[in-house]
Amino acid sequence: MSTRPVCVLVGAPGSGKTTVGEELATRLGVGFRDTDADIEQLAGKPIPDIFVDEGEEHFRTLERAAVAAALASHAGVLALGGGAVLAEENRAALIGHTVVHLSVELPDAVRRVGLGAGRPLLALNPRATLKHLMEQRRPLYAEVATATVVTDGRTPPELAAEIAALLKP
Ligand SMILES: Nc1ncnc2c1ncn2[C@@H]1O[C@H](COP(=O)(O)OP(=O)(O)O)[C@@H](O)[C@H]1O
Ligand SMILES: O=C(O)C1=C[C@@H](OP(=O)(O)O)[C@@H](O)[C@H](O)C1
Ligand SMILES: [Mg+2]
Repeated sequence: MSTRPVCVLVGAPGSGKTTVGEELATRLGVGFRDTDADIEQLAGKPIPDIFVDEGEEHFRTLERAAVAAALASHAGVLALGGGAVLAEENRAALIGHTVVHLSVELPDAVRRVGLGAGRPLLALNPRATLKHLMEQRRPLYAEVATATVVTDGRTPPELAAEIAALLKP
């Protein structure tokens, strides 16, 4: 029997995939998984260290493998990294899944990620980099999403409740 996540969360860094995902999983009484945590466990080091030691391309290779493995084996809530949608392979793998795009505009995203700690792509200039990433990725999040939830000005518990209602058959 095949297993699939009840919900996959995509969105920009700071959209709340990890935070809202944990909240949603608790609310639904299911497990939570985050491909970033899977990658760190497999690599045996934090994401910033992977970027420094092996580079972004290597991180993306690990990410493609982590996304495929989690989609095939995790039955709960799954959060992806913000850049997972860049790979055509990942976008194709998401077809047929329940994919919720947590949308966020620049002011809230910037406030939430602060100086970008733990997010190597944002290490230099968080606001300008986020602006660019969000413009580049907006169509990709829209392409894979089966639903979009606006997160600006809303709390993680409110968002988890809204997504739980969306998931009801
Ligand atoms: N809806 C929200 N309102 C306010 N702060 C939030 C919200 N969602 C997440 N945060 C905070 O923003 C930061 C980034 O959240 P995180 O879940 O790591 O985002 P992502 O996984 O999408 O990058 C965390 O400090 C988190 O507590
Ligand atoms: O946007 C990106 O390319 C990335 C986002 C991060 O995840 P979050 O979106 O959970 O911050 C993490 O996967 C890595 O730092 C790269
Ligand atoms: Mg995250």
